[in-house]
Amino acid sequence: MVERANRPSALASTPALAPQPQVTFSDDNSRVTAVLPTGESVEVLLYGATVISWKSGDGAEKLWLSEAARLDGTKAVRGGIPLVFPVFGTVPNHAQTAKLPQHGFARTSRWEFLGKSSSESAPGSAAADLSVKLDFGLSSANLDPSARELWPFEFGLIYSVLLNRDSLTTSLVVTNDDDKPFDCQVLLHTYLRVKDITAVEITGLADASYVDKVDGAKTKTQSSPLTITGETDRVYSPAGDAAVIVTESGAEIFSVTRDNLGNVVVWNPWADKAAGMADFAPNDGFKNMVCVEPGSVSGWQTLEPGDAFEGAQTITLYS
Ligand SMILES: O=P(O)(O)OC[C@H]1O[C@@H](O)[C@H](O)[C@@H](O)[C@@H]1O
Repeated sequence: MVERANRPSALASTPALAPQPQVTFSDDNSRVTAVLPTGESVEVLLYGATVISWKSGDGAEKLWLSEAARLDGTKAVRGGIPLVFPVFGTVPNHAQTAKLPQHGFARTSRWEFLGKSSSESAPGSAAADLSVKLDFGLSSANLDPSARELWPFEFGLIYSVLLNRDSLTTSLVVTNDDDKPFDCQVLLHTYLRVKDITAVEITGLADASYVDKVDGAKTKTQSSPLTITGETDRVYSPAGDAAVIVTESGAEIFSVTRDNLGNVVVWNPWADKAAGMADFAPNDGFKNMVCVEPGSVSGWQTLEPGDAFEGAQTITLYS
């Protein structure tokens, strides 16, 4: 019998494998966090499937979150990326959604975490190529009965949050699981963090028509890059799907691209409105944020039984 120890060992002659770079991940039943090996991270609250943090590899936060935001599930989160569904604002003359609270119930419902997938299993993947996708679900079956009463349709929502080294993509799929059609609107209410709102310019909306909600809902046309110098609340309907670029002090900081979402809302409450919101802190926090919100809100998506609607945004960072 040949002694095992005397055999040439295949293992001994194989060079040690370099450890595979890994995505770090945690799920504490109220929020899900994922960190790429290069340091980029995303944090999603199950309440509203609200993205509450997105950091670049150097640890810099890219989203604005109010210091007074409630994260305990008692109020929609002020900051991050709340999800607006099935109504944008309130639409009292639209019978199906008239009873719903402002911006609907998706942002105030507890979502289910469906799972994660990452590119780390691909053979030979380098740390720099890694990405992670987190999936969340909400359906009429797990909706709070009070919300169900206000909008009595069978539906399914899948929300996916994809973190790459230099971008964040969030996409929503709505399905009609009912035997009758329903109307809906969706919006990704993204609070982008800036250093100084007075140094911000937003391009990519040139010639777009918009409804100016702070000027009697008049319809206007954007003639030059948008600067924010006071309360701003506009619903843009750009003709094409050009990226919206946010620059600060002349440097591009964010590019926001849309997939199948025809509107962009730009919102900044400015001093007085911010002071009037109990969950907006600090009071001068409006200087450090601008909401650029891709959505489908100027009309209705009417979904027939079995139909689905999908829309997405990708926010890319400039290095
Ligand atoms: O205070 P809420 O419900 O989060 O809404 C914030 C803002 O959301 C924006 O999308 C709307 O255009 C604004 O009119 C609204 O004020």
